[in-house]
Amino acid sequence: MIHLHHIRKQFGHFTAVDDVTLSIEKGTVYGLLGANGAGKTTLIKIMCGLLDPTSGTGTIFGHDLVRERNRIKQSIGYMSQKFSLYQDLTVSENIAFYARLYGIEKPETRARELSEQFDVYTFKDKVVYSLSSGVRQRVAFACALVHAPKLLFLDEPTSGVDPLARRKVWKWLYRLAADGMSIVVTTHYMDEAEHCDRIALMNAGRIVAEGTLDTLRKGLPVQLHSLEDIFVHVMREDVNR
Ligand SMILES: Nc1ncnc2c1ncn2[C@@H]1O[C@H](COP(=O)(O)OP(=O)(O)OP(=O)(O)O)[C@@H](O)[C@H]1O
Repeated sequence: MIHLHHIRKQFGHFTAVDDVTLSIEKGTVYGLLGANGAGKTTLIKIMCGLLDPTSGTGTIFGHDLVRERNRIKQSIGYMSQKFSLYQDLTVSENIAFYARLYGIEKPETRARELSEQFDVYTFKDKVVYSLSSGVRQRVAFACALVHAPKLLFLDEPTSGVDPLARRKVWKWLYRLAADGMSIVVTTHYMDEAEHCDRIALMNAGRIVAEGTLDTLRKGLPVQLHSLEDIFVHVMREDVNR
């Protein structure tokens, strides 16, 4: 479904994504894990067609990452770290706005459906800036899913929300995945990444380890159980290379 070959992104002389080659299969919940500045957001933005790679090639659903980005955009949803909501619009207006952008026939009906699905219907007439970050996050979720994408990119969907809200988000993600959606998610939380089908560990723009939690464990010369220990080990090895 996603195939990236030697993707590189430079900002001036700085390399934010460095020679990333990666394949993600359909139906996977795929975690990108890395420290601040590792290049996760840049990589997601390249996959979403929001940034051009400096070099390298890639396809999503068989479409070229750069030349066919408009075709790709119809099949993907993206929730950025900043949630990209219109602060002065209500919950319903935000969702309906995104529905119109995607040419959905009955935007208000779709807004109602999604606000019920993501437990924000009671806030439907509230302007977004008056809401808690947990509710805003759920509205952003609804907006990203307004056109029923086959592939969803989430950039730190749970940062700044409480543990209960985090758990709820992951419940939804599993449900969406069970219904056939593929999901690429960045997170800082090890416990969340542990629940992904596959995980890529990123450092300084590169993928330094990739696989299921089990294959990551087996790939190490030492016996480590938790993803946190694996992460620390892999990062140390990479720094000392
Ligand atoms: N437009 C830009 N111009 C210059 N440098 C940039 C730009 N966007 C990102 N960078 C740099 O590229 C590096 C990778 O940034 P990126 O946001 O992809 O990392 P990240 O892994 O998502 O980090 P975080 O977890 O903090 O969001 C950082 O050093 C960042 O400062």
